[in-house]
Amino acid sequence: MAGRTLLTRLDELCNVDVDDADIEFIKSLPLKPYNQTSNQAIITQAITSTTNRPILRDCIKNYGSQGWETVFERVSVRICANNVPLIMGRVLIQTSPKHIHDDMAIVNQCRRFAAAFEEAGVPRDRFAIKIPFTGSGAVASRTLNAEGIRTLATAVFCLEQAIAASQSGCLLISPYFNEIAAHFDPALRPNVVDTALEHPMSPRIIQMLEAFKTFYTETGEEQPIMVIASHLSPEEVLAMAELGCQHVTVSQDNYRQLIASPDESPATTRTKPTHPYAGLSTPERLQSLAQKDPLSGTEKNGLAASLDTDYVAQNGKILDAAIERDYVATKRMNDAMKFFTEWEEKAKQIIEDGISKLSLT
Ligand SMILES: O=C(CO)[C@@H](O)[C@H](O)[C@H](O)[C@H](O)COP(=O)(O)O
Repeated sequence: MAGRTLLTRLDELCNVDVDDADIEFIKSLPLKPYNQTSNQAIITQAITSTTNRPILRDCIKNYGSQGWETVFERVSVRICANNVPLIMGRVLIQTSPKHIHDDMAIVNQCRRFAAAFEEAGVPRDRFAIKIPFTGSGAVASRTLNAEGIRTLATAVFCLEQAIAASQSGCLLISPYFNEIAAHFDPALRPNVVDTALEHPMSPRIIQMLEAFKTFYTETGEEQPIMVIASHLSPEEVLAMAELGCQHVTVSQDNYRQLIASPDESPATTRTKPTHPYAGLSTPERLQSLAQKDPLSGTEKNGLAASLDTDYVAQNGKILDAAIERDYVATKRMNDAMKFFTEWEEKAKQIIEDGISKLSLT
């Protein structure tokens, strides 16, 4: 069929989210994304765009006296609130990497985000908050989801984090398919031909999906919806559908490549799942991945996670210990938090410069 692109194909297989907050980019897309995800890097880039300059100026004027963090929170909410009419589901913003080991600081920041969304006229079913998933992140998520502020478990690298996301009632979950460092260092990019079968993160994704399927079947309770992030190519994005994910979040760069690539494969024989787990079954050719963990070194059996352990217990200590035992999860979490801290520092500088200029006028 003329005009079919890889994005057309992806849209037939998965709910497609946008991992960007740039309103002009979202408006330019040939489809209406489902959710809009973001993080400190995405928001800081958005606040420096010409379109959002008036929002930044306004927030500095109204909240500058309360310090840069209040301005950053308010500006993030305003930028995402403007995207609500352009998407079908929820806009998402992320809590500060500073708070990852302080559950009450996470809860308080989320409550401030929720109040700001309410003021901006965004109802609770049109936003969610992304929480880096440490033990404290899981404890905070349990409190927040119980009070109706829905959360997404982000920076997820191991099965124990996924089990804890289910146990704390998260609405969504974002495992990173690649580590952040791989975006900057080509040597860290997996060199595979068959992404779904050979990528070293695929087994962990299959194990997370199967855990959610088991929980859903046994309890009938909704499980966190997979919104995998951090892909290095359109092929990786498309592989999420084969792994069995109902959603995927796609960066600007991957959207551009999906749109520019004609779909030359035979027509799709599947449709997107109407429920994330009810009809889920791992394709036969991927079933062996449930028993493998190429990311785990000799120091840890990567298949040691237990569906019966309460990882949120002891104020999140059980989950933190599981992450610490897993070299890959620990390194990737640390790298991700360093990356978000650097972007948050950039935002702080921009906002503090704006506050100083305003006090001079
Ligand atoms: O976790 C989510 C979506 O929920 C993403 O926003 C996630 O933070 C990003 O995809 C990763 O940090 C990677 O960012 P990038 O290097 O692909 O821009």
